[in-house]
Amino acid sequence: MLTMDDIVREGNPILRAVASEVMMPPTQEEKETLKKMREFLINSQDDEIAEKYKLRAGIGLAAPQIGISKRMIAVYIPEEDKIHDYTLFNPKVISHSVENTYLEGGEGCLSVDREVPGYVPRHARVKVKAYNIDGKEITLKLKGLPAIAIQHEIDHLDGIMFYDHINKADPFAIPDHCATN
Ligand SMILES: O=C(O)C[C@@H](Cc1ccccc1)[C@H](O)SCc1ccccc1
Ligand code: NI
Repeated sequence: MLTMDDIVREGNPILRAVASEVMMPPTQEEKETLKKMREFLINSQDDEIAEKYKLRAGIGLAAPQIGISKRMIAVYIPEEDKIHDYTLFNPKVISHSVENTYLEGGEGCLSVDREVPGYVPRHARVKVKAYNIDGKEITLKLKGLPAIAIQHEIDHLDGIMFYDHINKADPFAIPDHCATN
């Protein structure tokens, strides 16, 4: 199983590289890696396992974060009515809302061992094309936390960290095109 020892931390150049497309169909090894990334997220959200193995809770993970510069991500977000459970190859935002959003508490990252305060502007809604674990092309329409998470993970595939998006002059300035609550 993956633990925090497998998570690459900021400063490692792999987090600033553009990851390589995965040839379809994926190899058995690539499928296994994606399954391990999903398992890490599920484990990190289980209080007993997370405590036992000192895992930081995560709802998303990108392959560069475990030292693999390939375009592979996992997102696992349990909600009331459904679990957003995505293991994807070559994810790409193909369209998005004009409206933006952000998390009031800002964002964190398993690869960043420090707090970086400030609002991270994200598209409120995204349409994502990707390949599922069997290499089948799929399209996802996401909003809310799943939309934010998938944008955070796709950024990792392009060497972008969440704090790159924070307004340096005024970290808590409300981003443009955000709906008023
Ligand atoms: O480092 C990662 O990529 C995992 C991030 C993903 C993420 C960060 C901010 C917003 C959305 C996704 C974190 O592990 S997830 C930690 C977390 C848990 C619950 C809600 C928000 C963030
Ligand atoms: Ni991250």
